Amino acid sequence: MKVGLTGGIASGKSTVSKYLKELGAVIIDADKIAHSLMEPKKILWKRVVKEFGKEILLSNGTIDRKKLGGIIFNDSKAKKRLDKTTHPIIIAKIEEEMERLSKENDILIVDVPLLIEIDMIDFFDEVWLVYVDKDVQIKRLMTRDQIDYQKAIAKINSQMPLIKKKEYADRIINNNGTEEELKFEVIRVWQKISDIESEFK
Ligand SMILES: CC(C)(COP(=O)(O)OP(=O)(O)OC[C@H]1O[C@@H](n2cnc3c(N)ncnc32)[C@H](O)[C@@H]1O)[C@@H](O)C(=O)NCCC(=O)NCCS
Ligand SMILES: Nc1ncnc2c1ncn2[C@@H]1O[C@H](COP(=O)(O)OP(=O)(O)OP(=O)(O)O)[C@@H](O)[C@H]1O
Repeated sequence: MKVGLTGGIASGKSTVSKYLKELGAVIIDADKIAHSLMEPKKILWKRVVKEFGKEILLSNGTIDRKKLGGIIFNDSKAKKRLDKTTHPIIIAKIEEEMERLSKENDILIVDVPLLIEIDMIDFFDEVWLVYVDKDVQIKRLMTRDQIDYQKAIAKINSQMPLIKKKEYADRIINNNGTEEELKFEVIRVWQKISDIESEFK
């Protein structure tokens, strides 16, 4: 079974992935794929530098993520340029990883923050949405990234509203509560799909 795990920024995808990993799940992390492809001289590094110029590089040649984030989260045209430059390659890499890992794993979890925005729904048997209310999302994002309200809102508003993502989800993991409650919810869902999977074996 291929599960697409998504949500909004700071909704709790990585925390859910952490709990799933503790339960033995195999996870593909789109953010990690994007990060590695954007290392110096890698394919996305070359494309992004070509698109945005060397001024988005730090002195050590790595991409200044803070600066690039500052550009795209405040300018939707720049975000479209970055997405056009990066998403086809990221999607191809995710597909490659899914192909490789689905051979030896009955259940595969793919954590894709922009799963719905980049139209990957049909890649999966189920789409799981990690949902939080907007005020909770803002608070957690501000705390985690140590940014102010304006910056947090800009990042959140650059994505499809979480409430709208609910329409596309097969399962909704509500993360408005404590991490403990989230952990129990993850265990419950994992148990459910493991039972489904073993029925079809
Ligand atoms: C904009 C960048 C430089 C910010 O880097 P930073 O280290 O601050 O954040 P990080 O990469 O860990 O992403 C954190 C979260 O930001 C959100 N986010 C990332 N990229 C985007 C984007 N293009 N549009 C909207 N939200 C995004 C996601 O919720 C992600 O989980 C970086 O996110 C990036 O290179 N994004 C382009 C690649 C991409 O689209 N990744 C998402 C793949 S689904
Ligand atoms: N139920 C919870 N209670 C309190 N804090 C939480 C809860 N769930 C997650 N957090 C915290 O909120 C922040 C965002 O969670 P996390 O990083 O898992 O979100 P994410 O969806 O992976 O974010 P991103 O889109 O940036 O990758 C983290 O600091 C995390 O520790």
